[in-house]
Amino acid sequence: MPKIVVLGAGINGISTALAIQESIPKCQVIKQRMNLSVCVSSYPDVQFQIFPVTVISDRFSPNTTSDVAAGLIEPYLCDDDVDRIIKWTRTTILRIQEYMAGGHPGAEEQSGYYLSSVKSIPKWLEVMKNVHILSEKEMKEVAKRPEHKFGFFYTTWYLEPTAYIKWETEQFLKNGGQFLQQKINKIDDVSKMGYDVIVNCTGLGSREMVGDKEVYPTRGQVLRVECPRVKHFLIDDEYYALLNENTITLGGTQDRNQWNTTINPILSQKIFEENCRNIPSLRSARILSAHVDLRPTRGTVRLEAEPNGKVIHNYGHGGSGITLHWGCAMECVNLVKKMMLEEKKNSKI
Ligand SMILES: Cc1cc2nc3c(=O)[nH]c(=O)nc-3n(C[C@H](O)[C@H](O)[C@H](O)COP(=O)(O)OP(=O)(O)OC[C@H]3O[C@@H](n4cnc5c(N)ncnc54)[C@H](O)[C@@H]3O)c2cc1C
Ligand SMILES: NC(=O)C[C@@H](N)C(=O)O
Repeated sequence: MPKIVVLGAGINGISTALAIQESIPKCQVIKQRMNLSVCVSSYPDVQFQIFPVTVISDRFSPNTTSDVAAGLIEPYLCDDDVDRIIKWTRTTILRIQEYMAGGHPGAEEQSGYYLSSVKSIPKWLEVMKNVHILSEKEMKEVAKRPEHKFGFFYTTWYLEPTAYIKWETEQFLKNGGQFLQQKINKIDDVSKMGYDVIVNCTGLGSREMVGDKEVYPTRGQVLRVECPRVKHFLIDDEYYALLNENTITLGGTQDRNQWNTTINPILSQKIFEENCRNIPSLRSARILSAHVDLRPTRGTVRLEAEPNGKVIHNYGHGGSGITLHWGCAMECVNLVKKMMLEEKKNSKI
């Protein structure tokens, strides 16, 4: 039975670990016991076996970058190939709809406005619902600033990371998954622990752990506020007010190569004021908390298996880790299956 380990317990680590458990055949090729060379799932008396997956991480939810995320399903600060992004986003949306169908907390559709100074229709809009490009007359009604020249209305989703990761963690443990709290200094240290497949989902941590200087931080500061009157999200070129289950996340900072995670109170005030300018009803909001974290930004998401090795990478999702998570997790599963097949072929030689 191959031993699989996933490094990292943010949304990408937990989702990838669960996807491996759920997607690799829930049985084992048991040649030595039943002298068979096919999966024995059709033999009712055989005990189903789920691959033992371990997650190693130094921090767990609610103390990961994923937990700070607003949970908006929309590509952002991710310069990857747009068709790959759309493919992953579509898979994530199907997963969210399944999760919502189960009545689980922290996920729902949300509708609102994207107002911009430039006339451009992002390709990812094709995965959204109820898309309506605003007419000049409609723009005049919704614009709150002279730079709001162009915009559209659409429906997307929110997926609150902390609630979702909690649910995923419960499934993972039910499947026999294990957790280990440990900081990994170098990924080679894990190779010596006897794992057959290592999946790296350490986000910004890969900069040191793998030595990948292409992944860098983009600092983001947000406020969580309570304002039940606000029923639509509003995103413009700089600021955003995004709906969550019972709160609204106000944001919009993106400072590249900034490592400082201390909350800047002046910036919090500016985020609040600028969002009140976009949505005046926010004036009555109750400010609950402020948060800062570092988006693991990279030219492209690194989602690949190291050649002739046992390491698979899944990190560098920028401002889109929630949006892309299940699409990337399922692509990782295919890489794990391929690696295990190659391993089996080699072991026969
Ligand atoms: C303010 C803000 C708002 C955001 N809003 C959204 C949004 O609305 N929608 C969206 O899609 N995305 C959003 N994002 C981006 C999203 O949060 C990230 O893309 C996502 O969290 C990345 O997930 P991850 O699991 O790859 O990394 P992380 O959540 O950073 O998890 C990495 C894990 O690896 C572990 N780790 C790291 N290094 C080591 C090591 N050496 N040894 C052991 N463990 C290690 C960490 O402890 C952690 O558990 C936002 C980000 C910020 C900062
Ligand atoms: N507008 C957004 O999508 C914001 C969010 N993805 C962030 O990284 O801040």
